[in-house]
Amino acid sequence: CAKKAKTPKDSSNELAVCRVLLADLEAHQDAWPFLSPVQHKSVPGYRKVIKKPMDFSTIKEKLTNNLYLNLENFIVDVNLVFDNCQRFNEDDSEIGRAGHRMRRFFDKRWTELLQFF
Ligand SMILES: CO[C@H](O)CCc1ccc(O)cc1
Repeated sequence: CAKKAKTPKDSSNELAVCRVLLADLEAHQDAWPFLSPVQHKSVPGYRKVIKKPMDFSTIKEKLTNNLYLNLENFIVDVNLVFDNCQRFNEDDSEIGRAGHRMRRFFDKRWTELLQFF
């Protein structure tokens, strides 16, 4: 019997959602530690401790260069930003608190948007 052709998953609107989510993250008042790559040369130990640095400008670059195939790949990189932050910063620190607030904000936003898929 004929194999059912798999309908190609339309990821184009998923990528549009990624752009909206990223814009929301960048506009957040607590985004400042995450907007650009950590200057690891001026942060002792950073390169040793954090194996996969990630930040919002790098995510934007990857989005622009079509390096995310879907929303899931994008969410993995956003979570990497927050996981790196938790690993390197005390919870009870300016940047540590900003990271927790940003993660809570992101989790709320993408689950709100998920209902449209
Ligand atoms: C997202 O920010 C990074 O976790 C680096 C945090 C940091 C940078 C310089 C310092 O003196 C302390 C922490």
